[in-house]
Amino acid sequence: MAPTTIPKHLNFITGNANKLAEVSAILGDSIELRNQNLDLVEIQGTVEEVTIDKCKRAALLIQGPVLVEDTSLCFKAMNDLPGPYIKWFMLALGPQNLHKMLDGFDDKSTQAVCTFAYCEGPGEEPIVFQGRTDGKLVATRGPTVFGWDSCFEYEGKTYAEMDKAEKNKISHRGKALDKLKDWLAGHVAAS
Ligand SMILES: O=c1nc[nH]c2c1ncn2[C@H]1C[C@H](O)[C@@H](COP(=O)(O)OP(=O)(O)OP(=O)(O)O)O1
Ligand SMILES: [Mg+2]
Repeated sequence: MAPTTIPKHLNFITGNANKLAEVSAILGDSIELRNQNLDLVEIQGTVEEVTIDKCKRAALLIQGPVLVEDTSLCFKAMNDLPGPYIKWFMLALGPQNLHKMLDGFDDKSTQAVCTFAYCEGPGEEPIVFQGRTDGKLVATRGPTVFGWDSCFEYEGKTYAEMDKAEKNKISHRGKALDKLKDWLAGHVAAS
């Protein structure tokens, strides 16, 4: 069920400073953004299951409204793995070696998926906002500042080769936040 009260601010629970910077830039002054860094257990499952579970855990810990986000990188040749487990592959391989995961495959098609979940508090059902961007996995090009940005190519450029505004316009995160912004706008108007 949709929440009945309008969120005056969003409490974005993340330990990832790069995510926070992008979310802050994309939301701009549409709503006040706050941040808390909680070490949340991430279960196994689909990206939606992982994000919803993360959201419920965060709401329980905070005892209030929370926004969380989980990012997946899905290789078509691997039937969408690593998906939500990309973090562990990134940690193990680094941006220099990530592309080697698809060395044995001709199809380098890769989808970046960003899934936000907002929940009003403990016991409330999270609402999900998802964005997907299609690209391909390539050998690292550009600065290795943020995760697999240098390994994900979209229309000839890796995310790392784009400036921030350019990435945010077409990114999985930008698309997911467009839906969140629409929801916030509709929500305010309807109240
Ligand atoms: O736009 C992105 N461009 C490049 N890399 C990215 C992006 N977005 C997330 N990433 C990386 C971070 C982590 O290695 C994995 C997602 O894992 P994920 O659990 O969602 O992130 P996290 O644990 O760093 O932060 P959080 O505290 O919000 O869970 O992909
Ligand atoms: Mg995480």
